[in-house]
Amino acid sequence: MLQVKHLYKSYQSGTIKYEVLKDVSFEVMEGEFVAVMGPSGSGKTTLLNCISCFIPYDNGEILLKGTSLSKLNEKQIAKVRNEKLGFVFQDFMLLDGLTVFENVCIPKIIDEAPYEEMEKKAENLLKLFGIDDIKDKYPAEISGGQKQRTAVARALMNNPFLILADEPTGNLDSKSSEAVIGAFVKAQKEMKATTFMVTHDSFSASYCDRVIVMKDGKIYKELIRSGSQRMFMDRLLEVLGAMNGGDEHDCK
Ligand SMILES: Nc1ncnc2c1ncn2[C@@H]1O[C@H](COP(=O)(O)OP(=O)(O)OP(=O)(O)O)[C@@H](O)[C@H]1O
Repeated sequence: MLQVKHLYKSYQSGTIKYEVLKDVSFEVMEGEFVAVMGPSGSGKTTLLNCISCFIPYDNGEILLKGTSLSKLNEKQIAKVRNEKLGFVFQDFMLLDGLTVFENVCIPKIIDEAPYEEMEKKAENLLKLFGIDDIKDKYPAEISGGQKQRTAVARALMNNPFLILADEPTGNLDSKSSEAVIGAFVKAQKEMKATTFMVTHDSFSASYCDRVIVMKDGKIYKELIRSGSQRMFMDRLLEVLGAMNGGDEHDCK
């Protein structure tokens, strides 16, 4: 589904060049739920922004279902962003003047889809995520967790190849986080959605199939879930703790 091959990205500040991604390679399979973790400044958001086509990269290749993103022109990139990618941001990015239902419909409105098709799809998603009872409310009238579940529904509206989530539980309490992660898990199980999520939250990451841990712009480790969610969370905490202490265990 997603292939990242030998990706390099640097930022220039005056005459100084900061290398932020250094030869990053990995794949995300269809239907997988994958998290990226790592210390602040390790390059997680930069990686996500490259995959999102928000920023260019220096070298390497990103392929979405076999299509190289660097070969697309601006019009094609806009089409990929609306039809092939779904986005979930830390601060929800809902439109305040639209209801929950209308926010969920945005990708199909852009697509100029027929109203009946849009309504049916939106109703199904709202039901799936347990927010159909608030569909006529405005963002200011609902909780953070409900806002984020609305954003997940919106991201799925066009059946994207891939959902890209940047700290989706970063602004939420633990109960709301659980509901939002539950929405991603439901999307995976019932819609075979593929999700790539940046997070600092080991609890959220412990629901993923795989966690890529980054350090200093490189992949430090990849952990595949085995055992219970609780056991996986303990393993993640152990790896992150060891990394911060500079003591590299093989925790695979
Ligand atoms: N537009 C930019 N210009 C210059 N440097 C940048 C820019 N964006 C990010 N950086 C730098 O690149 C490095 C990686 O940043 P990035 O945001 O990708 O890390 P991160 O792992 O997502 O961090 P965090 O967990 O704090 O969000 C940091 O040192 C950051 O200061």
